[in-house]
Amino acid sequence: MGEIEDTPQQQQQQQPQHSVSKEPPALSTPPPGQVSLADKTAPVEEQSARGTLRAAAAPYVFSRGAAGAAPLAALLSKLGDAAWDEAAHARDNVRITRPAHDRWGVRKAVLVYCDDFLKGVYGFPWWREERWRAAVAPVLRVLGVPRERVVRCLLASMPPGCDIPVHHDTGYWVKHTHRIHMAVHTCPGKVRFRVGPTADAMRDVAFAEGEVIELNNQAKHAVRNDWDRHRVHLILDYVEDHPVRALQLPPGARLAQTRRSIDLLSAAEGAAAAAAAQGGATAGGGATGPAFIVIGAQKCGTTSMYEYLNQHPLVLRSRRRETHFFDWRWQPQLKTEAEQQAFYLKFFHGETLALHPSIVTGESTPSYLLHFDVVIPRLQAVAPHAKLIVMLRDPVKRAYSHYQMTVDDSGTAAQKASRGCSAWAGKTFEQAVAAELQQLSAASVTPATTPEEFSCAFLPSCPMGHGGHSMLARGLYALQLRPWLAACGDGIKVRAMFNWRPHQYQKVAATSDQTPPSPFPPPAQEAANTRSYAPMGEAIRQQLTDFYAPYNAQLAELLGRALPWQ
Ligand SMILES: Nc1ncnc2c1ncn2[C@@H]1O[C@H](COP(=O)(O)OS(=O)(=O)O)[C@@H](OP(=O)(O)O)[C@H]1O
Repeated sequence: MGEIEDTPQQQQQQQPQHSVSKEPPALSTPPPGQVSLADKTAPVEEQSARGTLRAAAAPYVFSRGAAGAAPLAALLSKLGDAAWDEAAHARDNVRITRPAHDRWGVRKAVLVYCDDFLKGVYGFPWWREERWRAAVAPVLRVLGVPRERVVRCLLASMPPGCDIPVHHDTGYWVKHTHRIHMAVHTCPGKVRFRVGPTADAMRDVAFAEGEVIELNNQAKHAVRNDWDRHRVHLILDYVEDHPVRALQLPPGARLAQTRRSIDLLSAAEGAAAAAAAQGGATAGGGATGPAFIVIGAQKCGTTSMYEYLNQHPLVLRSRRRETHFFDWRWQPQLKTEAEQQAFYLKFFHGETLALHPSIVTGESTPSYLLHFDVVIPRLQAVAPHAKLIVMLRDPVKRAYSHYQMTVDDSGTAAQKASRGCSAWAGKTFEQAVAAELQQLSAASVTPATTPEEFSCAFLPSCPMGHGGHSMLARGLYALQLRPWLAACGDGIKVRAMFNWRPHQYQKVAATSDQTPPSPFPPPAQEAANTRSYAPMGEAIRQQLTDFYAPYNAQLAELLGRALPWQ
């Protein structure tokens, strides 16, 4: 039910804001009209603060016409308590959990429900029954909406004394749906439904029984039932032209739910059992494998990318951020791909993922990009469906950041070892650069070098197992990207890091079928894994800029676009 979609945390913070006045509240009657989805792109309060709220959006509730409550009232009366009985739903319909409903004692009878990201629209068995079809049909007629566009439909019975605090609905679905209420049993004046742009500016709205009312559920609203009977509303959401994947649930079907996802448990249970039998894996790199892998480049914001993606409600973090499975944790003693895969999938929460196929996972190992020669064939064999994400940054800045990481003396011995802290100890940046220029020259690495030559002449000298090497080589992006692009084509997404905003990360990930369908601005947007250090000297900056110039030109050609750092 839309009016109680907020998180428990939000609800705790919200205090009921009803006055104790004995005067009956002045009721405003919803004018005829309908809510434009253009007025639902963001919470109304936010639109108002930004000055983008259209005057026509007020008063946030409109009458779509009268359908009459009699058919639904008659059906509910016939069913009596069975309409709301959870056991009856579990047996004859489908039982669904709505944590806020349950906490407040709001009873519900669900006919259609979708997950928060509109990935699946579940038609409940009662939705297909003639008696329910007939009872809901007048409402759909008034709306002029076919059944196929309904993504949520339920009856909510609010007990006397129930108080739903001020909130607006949240989730991807909200901005893509029209929210309809029709009172079946109510008592204007005793049931107070308040709506407004902010908590302080809400007005009491009259919901007459049988009147089909559209609510902009991005506006603030609150309900209190001071009547001595249950208030019963039909609550329905429909899409205009958003594609929906309809799934018909059989009676007694069981759902696996998280706050933002819904999956069919019986199907998921089979996958979970298979995953458990294989030690957390599903054959063929299926649902429990990573949907995305950030493969590099080191020091290019890969940690931020991983963290932002993990904030998406449909992403579950891996057990370890940098698995390093495809470079130095590869298990040569395991002879089959299935065995390697089973080992790899232990880095992820396989059984949880199998139970919730809507949820995806991923990892971030920034050294994969560099070690393309060993990593590509392994990755293609074990995780062929993963979307690969490459972050790039001005290679001059990347090199300096890399150097600063290795000379940073903070952290545990193990952390220092994995950063490669001994690599350039005692050397200035200039000396470390000079040493690697010599190493590259000895390996005959030039702008004309091919990836194959690079992998034969240079990469074998790079120790896997720590990050303290290839300070300049890791910035030869085109050399590393070419084999990845040749092997993975569209499966790879390259993002240059330059003045990007964190929410753009989500757009990158959203290109995969498996990853979440919509950009989801991560709540925490600060950069991860940052370090403060003195600016680079001008002479070495110029030297490195000149060194990278021909390699950058190759990268721009490869990507078909100008580089943001040039
Ligand atoms: N959002 C955002 N905007 C700008 N810069 C950012 C952002 N997120 C991470 N960073 C910078 O990226 C550097 C860390 O990169 P990685 O996380 O890939 O490093 S690592 O390879 O995992 O060690 C590190 O660079 P330095 O601070 O120069 O070392 C971070 O500051």
